[in-house]
Amino acid sequence: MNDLELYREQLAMCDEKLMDALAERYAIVEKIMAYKEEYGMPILQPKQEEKQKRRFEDKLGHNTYKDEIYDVYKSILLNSKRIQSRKLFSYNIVLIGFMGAGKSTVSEYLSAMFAMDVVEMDQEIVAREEMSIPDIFDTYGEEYFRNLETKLLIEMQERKNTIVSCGGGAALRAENVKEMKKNGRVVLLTAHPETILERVKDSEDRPLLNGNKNVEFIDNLMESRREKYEAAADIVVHTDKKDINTICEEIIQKLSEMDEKTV
Ligand SMILES: Nc1ncnc2c1ncn2[C@@H]1O[C@H](COP(=O)(O)OP(=O)(O)OP(=O)(O)O)[C@@H](O)[C@H]1O
Ligand SMILES: O=C(O)C1=C[C@@H](O)[C@@H](O)[C@H](O)C1
Ligand SMILES: [Mg+2]
Repeated sequence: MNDLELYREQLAMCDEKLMDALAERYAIVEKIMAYKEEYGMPILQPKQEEKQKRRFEDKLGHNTYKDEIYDVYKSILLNSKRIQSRKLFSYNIVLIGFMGAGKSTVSEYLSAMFAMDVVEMDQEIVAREEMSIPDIFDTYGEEYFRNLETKLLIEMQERKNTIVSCGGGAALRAENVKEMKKNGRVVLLTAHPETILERVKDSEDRPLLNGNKNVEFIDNLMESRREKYEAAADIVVHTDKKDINTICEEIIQKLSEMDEKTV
């Protein structure tokens, strides 16, 4: 065997070691999940993730291939998250609720924690139509917009393990709710009108609230929608005075309880 053949053989052996180490690593990830479940521990532990990363960085030190190794490490972590989320959620998570209830915030956080795809329905419709939502309403009417929502929700059935962040009015149409539930669990986020006002008061992005930024208006609109939101929901999570990690943990726990009941 010449030197080149020898190096190639060594390289192949390195790849095998990597393969074995990764398989071992991912099996440990599954064990950690099972342990947390058995002892009723929180699934989300962002501080632990940070600790693990710091430990890796310290160990990496000034390694010649620091950047390249770190790049691979990030991809390993991403895939760990995918393993967890596929195990936890074999369905789409469909977030509904009033403007400012936190649908986009929750989507972003869950997506970062579990490497899940997010579909922001409003954004997707705006991109496809190349028009803002108020312009779609003005030009074609609300019925046309609701039909686009229904079509998009039907498309979501080709996916799983995706977070669907709905427009504030999407769950008001019975047909939409039917489509959401075909392969999704519907999570209703709620907050008191005072909390909503506090969260949205500095933004001009919500046409329905512009010129109506007061508790009375929000309360009335919320009340008029409450029954439909609640009827659509598989689980309800109240978000007042809770931080994003607490809210997401509650969502995960309630979804898991639902799984236990349906087995
Ligand atoms: N739990 C929370 N605590 C404090 N602030 C929050 C919380 N959840 C969301 N917010 C803040 O409230 C604002 C509205 O949240 P977000 O955009 O996620 O709501 P939304 O339900 O997606 O609203 P919309 O229906 O208009 O899209 C944001 O500025 C966000 O940072
Ligand atoms: O609450 C609503 O009815 C709406 C909320 C937004 O997300 C948009 O989907 C649209 O402006 C309608
Ligand atoms: Mg949003």
